[in-house]
Formats: sequence, structure tokens, C-alpha cells
Amino acid sequence: MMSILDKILETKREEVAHLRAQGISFDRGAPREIHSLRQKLLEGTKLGVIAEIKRRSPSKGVIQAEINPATRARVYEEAGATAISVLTDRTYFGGSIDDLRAVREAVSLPILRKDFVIDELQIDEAYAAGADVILLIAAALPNERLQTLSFYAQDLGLDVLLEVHGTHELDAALAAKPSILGINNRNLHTFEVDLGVTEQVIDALPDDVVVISESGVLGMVDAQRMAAAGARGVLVGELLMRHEDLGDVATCLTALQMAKAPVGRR
Ligand SMILES: O=C(O)c1ccccc1NCC(=O)[C@H](O)[C@H](O)COP(=O)(O)O
Repeated sequence: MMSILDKILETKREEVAHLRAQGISFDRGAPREIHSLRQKLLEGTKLGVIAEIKRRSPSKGVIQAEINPATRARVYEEAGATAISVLTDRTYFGGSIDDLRAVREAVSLPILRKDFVIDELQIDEAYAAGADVILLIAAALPNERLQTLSFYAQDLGLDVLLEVHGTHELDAALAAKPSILGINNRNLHTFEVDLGVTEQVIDALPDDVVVISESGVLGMVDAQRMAAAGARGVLVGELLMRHEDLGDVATCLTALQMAKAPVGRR
């Protein structure tokens, strides 16, 4: 049986084939300013929080569909977020590249295009829309493609967040020389979430790898646990998106930043 990740990747192959069949390319224009997430994480004295715009998800269904991404992004920025992650997939997450463009207009924080990147065209599209970071998922690509796409994005000046879910993916991930290694606590085949995944994987990493922990952070205690494990930052979606009231969003985000940054890792 196909897992949700398999299905998503099939949809992405169709989307890319459709763009190519239409002869669509993305004009990069003049070189633009890139806001480095890696740099911000390294400079931070507190645990970094990458706050996500996530309308719905395969595991949770609708979280909050009717939002204004620009308004929410401004709240994230004012409340001290390190960066903003925008889910641009439409079919499974209800997002779009227009959400990312709107966020780019609204804030000057680093912006992650959170999508399932399998092709250079999606990286060009991210660059043209104003993203600073792209996501690559180790489980989604053969090793050689991971490296090709990682180097392609970094040649454009973008940061690459390369996501793993277990130590068995580390050799391939590190060979692609990502700017940041993401450890996803969610299994993208089964949806099971376990914060212990970050603790396990981080132990197998050299100290100079900049790590963020993704998914399943549901409050200050979880954030502090990920910081204690050695994560420089956490990527938080649902916890923030469940709040409709923007004042509550800001309070929630401020609380997450009380966690202390890890000592002894870069
Ligand atoms: O969130 C899902 O259901 C999901 C399913 C399949 C592939 C990816 C998925 N989520 C993407 C993410 O990695 C999360 O949006 C992100 O890490 C934030 O997670 P959370 O704080 O648990 O919303």
C-alpha cells in the first residue's frame, strides 16, 4: 500500500511534469538579498523558533484554513520568531506559493519554502517567490539527487534544510552538505510522532552540524527538551496554528522562546 509520502511524491511528479509540459520557467531577475536561517540560528542566544503557516495536514485535517498569511507572519515576526515556514503544497496542506509571496511582502525574516522538492524547477520557483531556505527530505530522494538539488539551491545562495527521520539516513544527508539538518519527529509514512527521534539522531552527529527539531513540539516543556538534546531551533506548526486569536499566537510563541539554547554544539 502507498504511504502518504509516496502519494505526495506522486503528486509532485505530476505537478513538475505539468509545469515542464507548459514550458514554464521562473525568472530569477537580479540577484536578491537572502536572509540566512543558518546564520540566524548560529547567532541566536535562545532556542530558535521557526513558526509555520500550515492550514491543514494529512495527519490532522483542517487546522485553520481561513487565515491571512501576511497578518499571521507579521505577528510571528513581532513575537520574535527566528524564521517563518510556509507550506506551499495545495493538495495536501491547502497552501500555495502565493502564501509565500504574501509572507515575503510582509516580513524580513528568513522564509522556508516547506514543500516536497524533487526538481530544480521548484527551487527556481521558490527563489523567484522570495524564499531563503528550501526543504529536501532524505526519504524522498535518491542520494545523488539529494546532492544535486542541495548544491543547486546553495549555488543560488539559498540555505538547504535537509530532513531526516533516523540515523540510517545520516550518511546520505551529510554528503549533500546541507546548511541545516532537520530531524523530523514525525514518521511521514505512519504519522507517528516521537520527540525521542531528535534525541537519538542528534547523538550520532558531529558537533558542528546545525540542527533543528521538527514536528510535535506542543509547548515550552517540549521545546526545552529539544534544546537540551542539542537542537538550535524547533519548527512549530500546529501548536501556533490552533490559535485563532493573534494575541494568543504571540503569547504562545514568546513562551517557546524561553527555552535555553544548547551548550556544546554549534
Ligand atoms: O503534518 C503532517 O501531517 C505531515 C504529513 C506528511 C508529510 C509532512 C507532514 N508535515 C510537515 C511537517 O514537517 C510539519 O508541518 C512541521 O514539522 C510542523 O509540525 P507540527 O508542529 O507537528 O505541526
